Amino acid sequence: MSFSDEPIVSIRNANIFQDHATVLSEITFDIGKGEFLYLVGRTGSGKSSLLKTLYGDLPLRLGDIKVVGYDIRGIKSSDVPYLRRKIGIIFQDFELFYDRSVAENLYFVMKATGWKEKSKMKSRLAEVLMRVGLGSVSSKMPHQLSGGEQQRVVIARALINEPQILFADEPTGNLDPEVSDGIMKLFLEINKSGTSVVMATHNHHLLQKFPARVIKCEGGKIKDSTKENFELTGLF
Ligand SMILES: Nc1ncnc2c1ncn2[C@@H]1O[C@H](COP(=O)(O)OP(=O)(O)OP(=O)(O)O)[C@@H](O)[C@H]1O
Repeated sequence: MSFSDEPIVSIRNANIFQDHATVLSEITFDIGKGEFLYLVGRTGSGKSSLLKTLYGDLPLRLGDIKVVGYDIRGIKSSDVPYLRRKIGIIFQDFELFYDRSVAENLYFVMKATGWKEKSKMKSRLAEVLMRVGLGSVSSKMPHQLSGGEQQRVVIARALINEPQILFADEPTGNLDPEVSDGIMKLFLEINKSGTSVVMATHNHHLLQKFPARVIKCEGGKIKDSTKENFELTGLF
């Protein structure tokens, strides 16, 4: 696959903090348009902190990060919603509203991101549910769906505004292997159509079955599988 010259994420000498502790220091790498990337490393190595910094949930104090054209260092809190409209975020624990139907969950995000016309919202709802392989679930409550189906709803929600990049933090963490494979294939399909995907995972099996670029967080630094001296052993 060829990527355009302009990266969708560029990270230069960035330090990632939690409170006053440095979690990752002096990290530098790019993510190309349409690229698929795994983020791996042991528990506490900084994967979530890095993702949170990329989507504007943790402040960046040192170094430079650009995500879909936004400078993350010093980004105004009033600009964060605009950044979030260009990206999609997916967590392990589904974070759906369990007292609202699937449609209401998705409409909630549409309204919050400026959608107004009922007919357009309705057709977008059908479109994204179809996209994630869910047909007639819009009137169901989340608890009426399996874990894999709920995760598909979350992915549909992340796709509503046609994001340029998806950040997924352990999206298969709570799912059994077969269902995980299905979710992974969905991410690959979405990626094939041009959306970049960054997936933090502990799932070694996925890396072996669906190989892609790997960024490993270790000892406060990152290692990149596209660079030299990268070992695929001891990743987790
Ligand atoms: N909200 C927080 N406040 C303070 N420190 C935190 C917070 N969240 C995480 N940390 C610390 O930051 C470091 C990196 O944690 P992080 O959650 O980024 O790791 P991770 O690689 O995503 O781990 P896991 O695989 O368990 O999700 C750890 O030392 C952790 O204890």
